Amino acid sequence: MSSTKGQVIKCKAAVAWEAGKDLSIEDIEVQPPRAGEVRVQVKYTGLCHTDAYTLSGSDPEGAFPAILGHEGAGIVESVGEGVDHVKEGDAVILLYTAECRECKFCKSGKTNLCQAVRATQGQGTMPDKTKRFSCKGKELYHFMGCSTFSQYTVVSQYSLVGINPKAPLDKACLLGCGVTTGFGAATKTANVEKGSNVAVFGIGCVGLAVIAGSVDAKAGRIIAVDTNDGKKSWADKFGATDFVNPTKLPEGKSIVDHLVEMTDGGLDYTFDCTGNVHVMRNALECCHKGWGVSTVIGVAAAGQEIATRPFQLVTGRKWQGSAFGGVKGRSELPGLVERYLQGTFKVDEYITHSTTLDKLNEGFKYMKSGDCVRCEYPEPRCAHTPLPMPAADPPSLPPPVPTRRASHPGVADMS
Ligand SMILES: NC(=O)C1=CN([C@@H]2O[C@H](COP(=O)(O)OP(=O)(O)OC[C@H]3O[C@@H](n4cnc5c(N)ncnc54)[C@H](OP(=O)(O)O)[C@@H]3O)[C@@H](O)[C@H]2O)C=CC1
Ligand SMILES: N[C@@H](CCC(=O)N[C@@H](CSC=O)C(=O)NCC(=O)O)C(=O)O
Ligand SMILES: [Zn+2]
Ligand SMILES: [Zn+2]
Repeated sequence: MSSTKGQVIKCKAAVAWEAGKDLSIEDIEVQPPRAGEVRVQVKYTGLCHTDAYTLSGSDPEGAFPAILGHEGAGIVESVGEGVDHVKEGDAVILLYTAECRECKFCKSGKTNLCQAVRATQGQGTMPDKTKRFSCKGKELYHFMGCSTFSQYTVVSQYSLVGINPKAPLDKACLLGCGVTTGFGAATKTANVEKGSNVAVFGIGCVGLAVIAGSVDAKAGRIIAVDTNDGKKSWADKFGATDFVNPTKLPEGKSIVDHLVEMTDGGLDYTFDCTGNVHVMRNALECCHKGWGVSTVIGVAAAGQEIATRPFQLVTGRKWQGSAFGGVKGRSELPGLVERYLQGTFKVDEYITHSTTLDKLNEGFKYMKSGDCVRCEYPEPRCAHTPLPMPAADPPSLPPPVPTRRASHPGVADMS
């Protein structure tokens, strides 16, 4: 039994007190897990564009004050009553797309969008509608069922998956969102076929993972589209065959016309990885008449809407979306971890920057300013920031855990 089991744990967390403001490093209290819940010591977290989106105030589900972060890996500290698929000491990845295996959605065989905890997750609470975090006497909202910007978090038993303990958690955490999302969008949601032509709009972590998935599916041509020429070398490294900067086309030529010309009538598969609704439209309209499929992955701000002429759909193009790459976390992530350990699935390659918990705000600044793409090693995932943090300080005062630092750039060390 862990020395902290059943006790309130005091630890450090990056608190988002209000939208549009920097995160604040605070001492917080984390309640023990209740029935069906698990308390996890977060070892590493990535910083995803979606965290910045919610922090900006654009997320209709954004609730403050909150602990953001949803791309984390750690070790189970304790489990609540009735939890039987993970135990204390297990290595886990947190899942913002839960998998209960019992709800209508899980049983449908048609979607990964488990609804067991989704409603309360969107309200920033645990499934019983209460919260487990507090700071300075105020309760803090949970985020995406994960809240990884804390040294300890509490999640539903459906919102985490045990993985091979041999997997380095500083890499495995990326499977909690960006890498899995892009890879799954290509290989599962779109089911890219051998020899098909693919265009990927937005070459960040998600877009690179779409390229990786398309390579895995043995696509023919993989065209990377990004407004930043610095992303070309990244696209090349991941297996893109072409790079197009839509801001540098001959005058009067649209990106849609250009891509349609390049591919003798249009793409078989396209992906939006920007969150820009105009890009989403272009991604649909450059699809091949009769069969092209465009997959929306990017998250657009509240109030934004997509538009096209219905004729685009009437003439056989399909528009669809993908959440977490269509991947069922508990069933499928362990397999991706094994592939990573066997060397047939890229993860390390996405990681370029690191930071510490107390400098987490810098990661957000990289994302917004684009500073990272001007670095010597352009950064596709500026915000994947390993954050070395001070050790947790449980009330029973066990010996302090030494502070440690991520051994490589790109993921936040939370321990
Ligand atoms: N559906 C899902 O399950 C998930 C969705 N997401 C969403 O996916 C999107 C991508 O995430 P992530 O990879 O982390 O984001 P990044 O910001 O790292 O990548 C987006 C890329 O798109 C580029 N870009 C911006 N505008 C354009 C444009 N008009 N045309 C082409 N490229 C453009 C950016 O360039 P520059 O560097 O110059 O800004 C950047 O390289 C986000 O909206 C995120 O919220 C993320 C995870 C899961
Ligand atoms: N709260 C947001 C939802 C934004 C969104 O679409 N989230 C993605 C994951 S983004 C990860 O980085 C997703 O999986 N959505 C499915 C879901 O069930 O939330 C909003 O309302 O805009
Ligand atoms: Zn994410
Ligand atoms: Zn379910």
